[in-house]
Amino acid sequence: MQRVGFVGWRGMVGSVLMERMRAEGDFAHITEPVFFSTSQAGQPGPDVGRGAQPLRDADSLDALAEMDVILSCQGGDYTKRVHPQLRARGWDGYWIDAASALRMAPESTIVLDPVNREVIDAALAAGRRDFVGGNCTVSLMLMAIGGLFRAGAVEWVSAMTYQAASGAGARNMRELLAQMDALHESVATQLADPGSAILEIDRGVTAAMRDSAFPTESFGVPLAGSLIPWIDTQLDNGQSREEWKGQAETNKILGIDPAAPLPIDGICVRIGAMRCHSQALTIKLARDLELDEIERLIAEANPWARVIPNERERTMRELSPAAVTGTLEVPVGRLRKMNLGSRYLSAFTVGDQLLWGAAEPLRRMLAILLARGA
Ligand SMILES: NC(=O)C1=CN([C@@H]2O[C@H](COP(=O)(O)OP(=O)(O)OC[C@H]3O[C@@H](n4cnc5c(N)ncnc54)[C@H](OP(=O)(O)O)[C@@H]3O)[C@@H](O)[C@H]2O)C=CC1
Ligand SMILES: N[C@@H](CC(=O)OP(=O)(O)O)C(=O)O
Repeated sequence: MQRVGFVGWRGMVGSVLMERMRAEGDFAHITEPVFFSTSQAGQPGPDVGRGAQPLRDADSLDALAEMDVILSCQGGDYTKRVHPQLRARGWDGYWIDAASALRMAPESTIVLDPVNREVIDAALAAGRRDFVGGNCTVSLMLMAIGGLFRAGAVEWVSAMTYQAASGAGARNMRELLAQMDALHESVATQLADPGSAILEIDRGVTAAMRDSAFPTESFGVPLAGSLIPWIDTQLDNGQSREEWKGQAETNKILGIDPAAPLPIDGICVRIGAMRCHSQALTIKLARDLELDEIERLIAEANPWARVIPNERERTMRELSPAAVTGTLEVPVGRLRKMNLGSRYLSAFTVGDQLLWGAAEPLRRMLAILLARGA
């Protein structure tokens, strides 16, 4: 029992997962961890306390079928290629996945246990075998204001996002820094001279950004010094796919009847942060709650949501990607009733999209399986 196969463990999301599993001592609870690779089979795998074993071939169905649990951070193409074949040959192990490919499949469950442990437990009791991490913005929004949903206090949400480069992948993080470097380089001489004219510097930066030599292979357009108000593919209804996920995945995570969904919509925007997604939320409350009660519901929902008082100094210091990156904390601030009416609440939240947005829900799902003997 408990042979756990890891696929995609050396990628960006997979590396964060490995770090967290090591930090929490999770490998001690796995009888036999087995590491796979699509490109490095036979080479030494990581040593997680039992010596390094050779990597197995992640495209070998025979090798994969020996596992009780497979955890994949390899991406949607891999999932679409391998998962149906494994199931078709009768493999009935647990499949835990970071990719979006299986999320909305009727037989899979989106996992975010601090928010939907009951949904996960019901799925396990019903014999479900596919467990998928949610979209990063959705998971982070629910970690932030899950307490309001749980209390039935939400009529609808508009989420305007400020998403980090990491959501687009490791190459994009590098490109953001290369763009920053190119911008600085273009005006380095003028910057070194405190007497130089700022509008001259601005003209230089704009020219560099629009130059065909500006590094845009991954994003397609400048991000540093700019932003990109479109994430993921284009849908016929005018939404981006990232925006579509907001309502679709939130409702599935919360186990809401798809025939009467809780409306969620907004605009998803890529900005020049490294790995923290931020969101400005407008929440229509289902009933007129006092701010104290709202703050209590948010803070008590889970150990990671933290209310930041709506004060300038604390907001600037504690409610930013710079403050949150690399931590599991999900601060929620700018809480106030809006001019729109007493049932309209504003909120701003920040979270590390590689932790709660990707690796942590998977790590915890694996821990749930291991605790019940997989
Ligand atoms: N980026 C994100 O924010 C999120 C991503 N996801 C999902 O996770 C999937 C994986 O994303 P991400 O981790 O960013 O993907 P990466 O591109 O970082 O890694 C994917 C795979 O690429 C291979 N690879 C090739 N060269 C290298 C290298 N130099 N270093 C490390 N790995 C290398 C590895 O597989 P091998 O060993 O087989 O060669 C690795 O597992 C995504 O496709 C998406 O479905 C989900 C939520 C958020
Ligand atoms: N699309 C997200 C990252 C991501 O991988 O999302 P998903 O797991 O839903 O494909 C972003 O760009 O920030």
